[in-house]
Amino acid sequence: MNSSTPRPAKFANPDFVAPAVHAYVQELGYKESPILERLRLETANHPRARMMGDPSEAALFKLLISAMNVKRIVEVGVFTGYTTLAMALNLPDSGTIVGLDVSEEFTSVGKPYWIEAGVENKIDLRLGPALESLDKMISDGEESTYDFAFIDADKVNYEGYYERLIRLVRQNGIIAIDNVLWSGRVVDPKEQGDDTVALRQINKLVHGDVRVEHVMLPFADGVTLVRKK
Ligand SMILES: C[S@@+](CC[C@H](N)C(=O)[O-])C[C@H]1O[C@@H](n2cnc3c(N)ncnc32)[C@H](O)[C@@H]1O
Repeated sequence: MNSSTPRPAKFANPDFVAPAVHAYVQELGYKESPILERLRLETANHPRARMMGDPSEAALFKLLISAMNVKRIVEVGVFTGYTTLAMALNLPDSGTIVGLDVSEEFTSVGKPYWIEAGVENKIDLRLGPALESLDKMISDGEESTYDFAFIDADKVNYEGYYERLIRLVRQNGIIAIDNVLWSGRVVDPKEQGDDTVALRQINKLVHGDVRVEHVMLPFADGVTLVRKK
């Protein structure tokens, strides 16, 4: 697809955005490089395709990474590595993204694209439960050494990820939290599933957290940006 061809509206329209507005944002809201587009299209055929992040949030992170001169990133939840690749593309050569996931199968989809883009040396993929990997990073003395973190794995552990990342991210670093609106289920009292309850809990925790400044963005599936004071 060349840059003048409208991008197909491939992302589920969240209930809180009018369909025409969603299509408009998909068309004009950001640019996607050809390699990211190819990885997205391959991921679209994956049985768990819905787990991939919205390209608009990947575009937001890319922009922040360049604007903030980010060098060290932690991503909790890699899947097929779309957001990983997007962020790695804007890291300087000396930059690192530690990607945490439990699945060799999911993450192996992205690896050929990381290699083709020449960013594989910047991506430090660690397979295993992310809580354990984050604890190891803390015990290895990495507190306050990361500039940017993205939480996008199992929702029931979001609070555990957040508390560990508050320690790992430096002052004025950013923690981005995905799916905070959960297709609007967070405001539906009938929705009492574990994931929904966990997301309501992290949203309240962040809102009351004096250690941070935050803003919840009602785009994609809801993304909260948290700045460590
Ligand atoms: C929503 S997907 C990540 C999507 C990715 N950030 C993107 O935007 O394309 C969630 C990922 O979290 C991983 N995951 C689930 N539980 C985990 C755990 N306890 N530790 C580490 N990764 C986990 C899954 O294997 C899955 O790949």
